[in-house]
Amino acid sequence: MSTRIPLTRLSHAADLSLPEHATPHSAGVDLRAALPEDAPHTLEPGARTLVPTGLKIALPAGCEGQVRPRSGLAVRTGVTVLNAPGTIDADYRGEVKVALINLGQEPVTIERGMRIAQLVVARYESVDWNEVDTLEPTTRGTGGFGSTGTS
Ligand SMILES: O=c1ccn([C@H]2C[C@H](O)[C@@H](COP(=O)(O)OP(=O)(O)OP(=O)(O)O)O2)c(=O)[nH]1
Ligand SMILES: [Mg+2]
Repeated sequence: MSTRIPLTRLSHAADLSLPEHATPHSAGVDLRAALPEDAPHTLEPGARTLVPTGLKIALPAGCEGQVRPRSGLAVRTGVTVLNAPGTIDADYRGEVKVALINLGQEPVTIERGMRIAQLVVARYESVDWNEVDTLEPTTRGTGGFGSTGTS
């Protein structure tokens, strides 16, 4: 039960393996850095960068791609996705890129082929607005931001 998604690989990703589900029920597929072999990128603490994946995809209408951090990389190094979750629109035909930031205290080197993030494809609802005078009441009402207590 999977969705076939058209993909093209740019020349700088030609020898990189395609993103795959690491286990049968992994939600995401890992995205690899398509940086030049001889030009790894060192992220100093607090620095951010946009990393190419060398991939272009055509998601079906009604789907989006979510670019999410990898927990292992985040916990080990402090490198995470700056705009998490990044949004890949179904009508985007450019290269998928990953905005990374180093929230750790040590420099981290991003090398070609490194798995830097994961892409989750999800369905979304298109919306249009129905402006009304009053909204249907609910038990929660206007309570939020901790209104139900902390334990
Ligand atoms: O992590 C990301 C986020 C976005 N994109 C690409 C695909 C997406 O469809 C497009 C626009 O993203 P978004 O809407 O988040 O950016 P924006 O700043 O609102 O740009 P735009 O005005 O082009 O929508 O950029 C990526 O490759 N990686
Ligand atoms: Mg936008």
